[in-house]
Amino acid sequence: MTPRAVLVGLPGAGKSTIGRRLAKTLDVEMLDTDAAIEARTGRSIADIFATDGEPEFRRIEEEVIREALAEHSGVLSLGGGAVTTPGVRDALAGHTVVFLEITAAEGVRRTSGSTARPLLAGPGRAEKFRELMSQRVPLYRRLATIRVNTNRRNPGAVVRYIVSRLETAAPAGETPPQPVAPTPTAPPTPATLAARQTGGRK
Ligand SMILES: Nc1ncnc2c1ncn2[C@@H]1O[C@H](COP(=O)(O)OP(=O)(O)OP(=O)(O)O)[C@@H](O)[C@H]1O
Ligand SMILES: O=C(O)C1=C[C@@H](O)[C@@H](O)[C@H](O)C1
Ligand SMILES: [Mg+2]
Repeated sequence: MTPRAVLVGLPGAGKSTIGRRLAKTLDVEMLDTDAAIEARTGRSIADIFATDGEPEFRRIEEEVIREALAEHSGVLSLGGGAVTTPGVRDALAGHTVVFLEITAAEGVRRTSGSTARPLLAGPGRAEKFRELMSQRVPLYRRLATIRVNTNRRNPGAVVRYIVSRLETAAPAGETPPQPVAPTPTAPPTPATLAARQTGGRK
């Protein structure tokens, strides 16, 4: 079993919102690994960060993601920083990974109402967001098989775009069809000319 789509992106990009709506449209289950971590540990993410530290959070997160990639067949939405763990990046190979793109300004705006994001807590949120962006955007881009700009699309439009791309994209694990390049018409070499004249006999 493999997820139909794995959503990645910065905090506020819409992984939870789009994940729920995409799952509903595709009529499949949605699994948010942040919620799965809280359910498994019986603790909030903020508490795990504060008490045990980020490395321990990333360890649990990788475990939960590896299991979900093997067992979940619906839509999977990952925590914003999951891709910083090399083991998570390895585990994502061959999956349909959707990168929800967002600008810093819109990301800061969308995350302003919540205090539940430890890495954006406290003053200087815009600066912290830009820092996360510069570290992570190259990783999201490298992993993505589908990219969607969510800045000027409402959630419904984001979901419609992803569904249309899922219909045309190659199944996870297969190389997408490459555009057919015109066959180059190189001038014949002396050897081919000779072969033509002799009908291929030497
Ligand atoms: N395409 C969109 N257009 C406008 N607002 C959006 C869009 N997608 C999500 N939002 C809003 O942005 C906020 C953050 O969205 P959401 O919680 O889904 O992000 P997230 O990627 O799951 O964040 P986190 O990484 O912190 O879990 C919510 O208030 C949501 O309604
Ligand atoms: O951006 C991050 O590193 C995080 C994002 C959230 O989804 C949670 O996974 C956690 O707060 C860490
Ligand atoms: Mg979320």
